[in-house]
Amino acid sequence: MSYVLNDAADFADESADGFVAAHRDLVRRVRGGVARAAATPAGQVAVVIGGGSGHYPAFAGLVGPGLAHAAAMGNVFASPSAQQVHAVAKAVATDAGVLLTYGNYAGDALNFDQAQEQLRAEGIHCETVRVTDDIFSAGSDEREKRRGIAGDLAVFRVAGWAAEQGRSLDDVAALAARANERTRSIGVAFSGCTLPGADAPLFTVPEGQMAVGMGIHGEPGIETVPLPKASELAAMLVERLLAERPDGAADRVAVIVNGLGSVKSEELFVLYGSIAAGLEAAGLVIVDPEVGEYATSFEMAGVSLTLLWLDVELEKAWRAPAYTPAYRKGVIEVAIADATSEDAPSDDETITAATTEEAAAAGRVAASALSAIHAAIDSDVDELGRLDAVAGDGDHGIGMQRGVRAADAAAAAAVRAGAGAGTVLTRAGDAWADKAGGTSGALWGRGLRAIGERLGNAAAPDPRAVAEAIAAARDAVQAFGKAKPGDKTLVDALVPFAQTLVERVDAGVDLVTAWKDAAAAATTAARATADLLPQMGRARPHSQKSLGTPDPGAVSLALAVTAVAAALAEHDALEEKEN
Ligand SMILES: Nc1ncnc2c1ncn2[C@@H]1O[C@H](COP(=O)(O)OP(=O)(O)OP(=O)(O)O)[C@@H](O)[C@H]1O
Repeated sequence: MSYVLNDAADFADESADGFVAAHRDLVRRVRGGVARAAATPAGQVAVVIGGGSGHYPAFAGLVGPGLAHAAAMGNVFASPSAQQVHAVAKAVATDAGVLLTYGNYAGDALNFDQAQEQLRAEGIHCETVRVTDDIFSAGSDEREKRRGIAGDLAVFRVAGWAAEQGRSLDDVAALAARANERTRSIGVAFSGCTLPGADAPLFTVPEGQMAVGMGIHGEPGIETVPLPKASELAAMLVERLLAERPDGAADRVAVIVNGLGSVKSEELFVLYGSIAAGLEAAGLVIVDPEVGEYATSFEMAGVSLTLLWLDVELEKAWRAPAYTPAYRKGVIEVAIADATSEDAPSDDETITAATTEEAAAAGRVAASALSAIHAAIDSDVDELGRLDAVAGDGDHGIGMQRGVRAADAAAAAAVRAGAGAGTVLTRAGDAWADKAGGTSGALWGRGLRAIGERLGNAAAPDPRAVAEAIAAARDAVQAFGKAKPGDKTLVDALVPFAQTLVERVDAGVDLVTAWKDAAAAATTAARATADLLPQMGRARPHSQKSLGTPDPGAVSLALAVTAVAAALAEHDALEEKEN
């Protein structure tokens, strides 16, 4: 658990700020993450890494010469938002382009892909290499589905080196992909971890047991066995990895023994001694081994072993010097940056006020709906986290809270500028996606933006326009996330919500009643997701575990629309009183 904490929702940001304050000579804060203090040299590909917070030194600690140019930093265990990735990439991009490279998780893929699309649309060359080193997260016939763990370091090192050689974007991407092809990891866990501010661990491992293949967010492994001796553990790790030796691999390997958070360096060295003996007995030559913490999971007790099967070029990259806050090797010349070089660009465009009082009043109603959602999420944030912890990564409450807080603030600012509903909602959607990150953050951002774009700012929308805007949000969310009803996602609540709203409005019912009925349908549907098996997102591999528990995203959506029903009713009652 975390002993040093202010507000859990601010933990990731405060930690990033402190990190930058401690390493001002090497890194600067940019919107969405951190970048090298020095600008990317002209003509050099920028390597942008990233992922959720809670895995230090992944990812910010790996920014610097010989490694990444910048890291997009999401909230605790949540991917950065597309806006974050985009902003971070823009801060370091040159004409040579940007390589996005990160561990393969659903939320990260969704958000990094969206950022890539946007960067390309702006004329910035951009390629992606997802790290898929965790051999227990999917079979060898589905390697593209595997997750990324400590093998991140191997791939990032190779990408960073290739970029600094002045290679083209295609070459940097090809070499990073080759490194990923030849990187394999296996992890074991002895205990779980507790997210900052949570009152219970996100996951646990029974006392005296070891979970083989457990992921860094508690994703279940392949088996739980009694805790072995270090030498037996080393033998098991070596044996499993050697069984996946890539075709045509030579005998030289880079080795990473990674501690997950609370395994001491001395323990890691005990393990490494046996691992090295095992690898050498198998005829391998170990090149520049790394023993320490490279991808952690708060106080999780666990270790992983990574092998990067080297060829001549990969070995050059692996042995090259590097100098980052958390990873230093060889000798490298680093220009000490000006301690004041901050770079936090503001993207505040001017808000245009609505043209009529009626339209501005609709903007205020939209903002009050967001305030109502904010209050509802605030009061259920722990419960949403608990639901998500059953089969996901426990961050759904925090993620929703960060998103809705930002959305509420953006909506209030738009209202102060006299904006109509369209502007209020698109601004709120962008702020939500930006601050929440994660899968649901991106989806809520898309959904709110779709509503805002559909409603526009022209006049007070009638019930039919509202129902059509909600249907547009449903379509946008489904088009983006690709989930269908029955996949156990928020779509299971959104679809009946939109459908009931359209039907009730078509039947001539007033908006407040129609919305209330639609919210009731969403609530029933969200509860019914308890009987479903998840098909999308982080919860997918936990299918069976989540039976009996409703989908957190569906529950939060139902909560949100129910809160809006109450706000609309209150607004109507007030208006009647005034008239
Ligand atoms: N493809 C999808 N389409 C629609 N909803 C989805 C999809 N994937 C996940 N979700 C919803 O997102 C919810 C989880 O949101 P959350 O923000 O906690 O993301 P996550 O899966 O933990 O990923 P990450 O932590 O990387 O962002 C799920 O309960 C589900 O309702």
